[in-house]
Amino acid sequence: MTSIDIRGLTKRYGPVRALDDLTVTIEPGRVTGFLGPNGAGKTTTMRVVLGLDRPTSGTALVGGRPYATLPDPLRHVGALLDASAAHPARTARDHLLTLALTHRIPAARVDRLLEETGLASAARRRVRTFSLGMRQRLGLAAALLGDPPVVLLDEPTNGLDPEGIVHLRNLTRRLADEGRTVLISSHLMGEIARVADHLVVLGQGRLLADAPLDRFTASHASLEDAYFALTTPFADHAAPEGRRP
Ligand SMILES: Nc1ncnc2c1ncn2[C@@H]1O[C@H](COP(=O)(O)OP(=O)(O)OP(=O)(O)O)[C@@H](O)[C@H]1O
Repeated sequence: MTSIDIRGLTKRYGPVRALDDLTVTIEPGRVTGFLGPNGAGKTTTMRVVLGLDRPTSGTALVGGRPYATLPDPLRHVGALLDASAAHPARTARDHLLTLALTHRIPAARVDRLLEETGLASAARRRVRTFSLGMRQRLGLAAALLGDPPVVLLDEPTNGLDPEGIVHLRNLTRRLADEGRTVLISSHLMGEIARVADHLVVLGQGRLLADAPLDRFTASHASLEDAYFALTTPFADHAAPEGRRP
């Protein structure tokens, strides 16, 4: 069982404090919804966990280790961060095969994931011809390639059609039920209310909530209501540090 342990994480971009002493553990065996207004620091958190950004201070560990020290990273952490990460001139299948080769993952698994993500008939098309939703599906296939115990999905529903959204919902449930750690950021409250067991909410780089979904929504009519009650004071993503709540 692999958790993500974030301790005292601060990330500054010049004058912007994207993360401000964030401490939280993302536990295995459940879907954790990652919420917060635009600019709250969700993507930055995921980027630091993946070693794509260096923290100003603090640590982010996966299974007790920094991501950069993991021997076969795709087998430990799968991530869908940026739907345009695949090379546009490559076919979808070649993109996945290239990733698979680096980790000795058989081509049969590439084909299975193309099938599972609904891309089998587009597998030999170049990524530049893909719609946003198709790119998201490809990103999802890439994230799952190494059968990782930890999955990070940054706004994975963007561009997905209704069938894709249902597939993603069932997939995240299954991954969590298998004991994996699933962190999914989204602005779609209805979707998070359906898939998440637990919520982590950020506002201006700080932890606002870390609670089971049912406890978070307990005294509110809906997740959306509970979310607004908590985050409205933090929704001014352009506020200079001196004017922060
Ligand atoms: N490379 C960068 N250079 C400068 N500032 C950055 C950079 N990346 C992020 N930021 C800033 O850090 C803050 C947090 O951004 P981040 O993308 O992590 O937020 P987010 O919660 O993912 O937002 P969204 O919901 O809009 O995707 C924002 O103020 C953003 O402008």
